[in-house]
Amino acid sequence: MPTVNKAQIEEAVRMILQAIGEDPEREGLLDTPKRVAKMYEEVFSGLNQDPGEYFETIFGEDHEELVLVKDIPFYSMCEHHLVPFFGKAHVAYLPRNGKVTGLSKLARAVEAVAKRPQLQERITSEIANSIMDRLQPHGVMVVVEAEHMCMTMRGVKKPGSKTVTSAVRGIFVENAIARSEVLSFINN
Ligand SMILES: Nc1nc2c(ncn2[C@@H]2O[C@H](COP(=O)(O)OP(=O)(O)OP(=O)(O)O)[C@@H](O)[C@H]2O)c(=O)[nH]1
Ligand SMILES: [Zn+2]
Repeated sequence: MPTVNKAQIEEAVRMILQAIGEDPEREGLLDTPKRVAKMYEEVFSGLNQDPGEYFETIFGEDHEELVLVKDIPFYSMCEHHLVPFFGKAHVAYLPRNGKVTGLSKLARAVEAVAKRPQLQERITSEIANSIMDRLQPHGVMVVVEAEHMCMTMRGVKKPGSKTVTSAVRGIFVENAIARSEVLSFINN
């Protein structure tokens, strides 16, 4: 199912090109509105995806200990400036009642929430909430580290600066030892 109205994006991009004083009819720019529309369809494809749907794949595995998928690369679009921010997500959970999901599904959930106009904080909490809702684990911990192009190529211009956000749910909230175990694996 298409997530975006490509004809409308093409029209808008033509207008932006005109507004910056460019000629949308010059050869190099002729196909640009179409390319941008296709790109937006791709980078915003998460808008019609529910990250929780991936957690329908459940293995009744008797493992109630840590599962951590770390260094999941992602690209997203800052909702304030519509420029990229990108980095890595680390997703950990402690399964309960045999509700162990496929490892790739954790990465798919990251993709689904990243491919939207986003805030880093919201990416972090949406991943944690969808795992809590669907798998009802003992706890979830999500850590996201990212570089925001809106802080590096423009504005305050601080290339190399990184933003780290975390979302902590369930047992990880009260249990500092469980939290630090996850952090030590992430930083290893
Ligand atoms: N909390 C949060 N802020 C973000 C994120 N991405 C971008 N921002 C910030 O959003 C803010 C928008 O601030 P505004 O003052 O409305 O916009 P601006 O004039 O373009 O701000 P500057 O970037 O400071 O030039 C900036 O401080 C950005 O750094 C994010 O994922 N989370
Ligand atoms: Zn921004």
